[in-house]
Amino acid sequence: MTEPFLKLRGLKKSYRGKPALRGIDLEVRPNEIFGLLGPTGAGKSSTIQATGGLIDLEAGQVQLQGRDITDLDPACRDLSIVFEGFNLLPVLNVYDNIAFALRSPTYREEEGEIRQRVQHTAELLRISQHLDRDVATLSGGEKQRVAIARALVRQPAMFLLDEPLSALDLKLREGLRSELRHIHREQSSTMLYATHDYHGAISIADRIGIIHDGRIHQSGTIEEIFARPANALVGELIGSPAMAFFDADVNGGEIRIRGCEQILPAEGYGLPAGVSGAHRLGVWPEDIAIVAPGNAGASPASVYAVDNRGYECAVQIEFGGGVFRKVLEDGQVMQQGMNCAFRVGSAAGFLFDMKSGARVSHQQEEMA
Ligand SMILES: Nc1ncnc2c1ncn2[C@@H]1O[C@H](COP(=O)(O)OP(=O)(O)OP(=O)(O)O)[C@@H](O)[C@H]1O
Repeated sequence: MTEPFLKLRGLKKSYRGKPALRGIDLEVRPNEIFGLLGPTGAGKSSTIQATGGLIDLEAGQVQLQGRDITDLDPACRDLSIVFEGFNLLPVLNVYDNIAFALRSPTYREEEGEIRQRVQHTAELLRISQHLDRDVATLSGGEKQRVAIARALVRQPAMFLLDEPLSALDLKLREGLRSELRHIHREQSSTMLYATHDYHGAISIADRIGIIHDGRIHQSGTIEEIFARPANALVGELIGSPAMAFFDADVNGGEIRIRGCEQILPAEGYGLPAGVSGAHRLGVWPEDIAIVAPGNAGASPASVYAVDNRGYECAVQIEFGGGVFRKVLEDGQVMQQGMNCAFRVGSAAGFLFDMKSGARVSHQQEEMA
């Protein structure tokens, strides 16, 4: 097992007595892009800032390449940070903004070397034609390229990116995301990439950490997380649409979904002996089939809303026990208000504890 490039252990931070980081544990491997995915207020920026040394921690340790850097000055950490708000210097033109990091007391380089590195980085980010422009005259997308160039030019040990693309429109975001991946491949750099954008995270990251309320709930490849979500919250935060949840009762080898006619065999759920009673059943929408009303073994439902996105169509399905969202299969057409039925794939889904949300199913294989 390779040693982690960045290791965060038990990071704790409160602002005015309110905990923002409650013990962040995270490992980023060498040369990977690690996506830190979580909703607003989850603690993404605080994690990035703690790693970069921009905030004081109450507890925990930051290790970079096996070295404890927790108390090291930010300028000595060999990390580059890209923020959402660009952080460009308005009085300098594009060239000098990019060169700025190389002229600091810590990284003072020869002007010839600076020119070569600025020009190479500008080419990588396709901003060579803007080098003599005032940054105030640039568009948002161009500004973000300059901000990324400024971080890249230093060739640090690692990049920390805090929502670097969220101020851009969809097309620019997609373009810059693939350029970041290209740069990452070319320079074999290690990146910690914080975002609230699920699609953005899975399209750029090699592995993902799900953060919520100051804790990392699960880390792994997106496939690993889908295959075994650690808890119900993870199911709520990933997927498109996210996991569908049902109130379910486990009894005598059967799982009964409240408000549904379908009964699922508990076999295949890997439940420890003695598990019974009320649980949350979480099912990825891809494992739920929408069928015609009256279909044998399916539960009656109706189409509450239709969201036609052109390339796909998502529907919100309402039934006696609640609602869930799902992208329709190719060729399937549904209208708002229509009656339908649905069937959960047998042995598809996960059972979660009602109170803690922890996954109680699929335990046996993990103990084996
Ligand atoms: N300087 C601060 N003063 C007071 N509270 C803060 C400060 N910085 C962050 N917080 C609070 O700490 C919690 C975590 O904030 P943080 O910015 O790390 O989350 P985030 O996941 O990056 O959110 P966002 O996606 O909205 O930027 C939030 O509740 C936030 O309001």
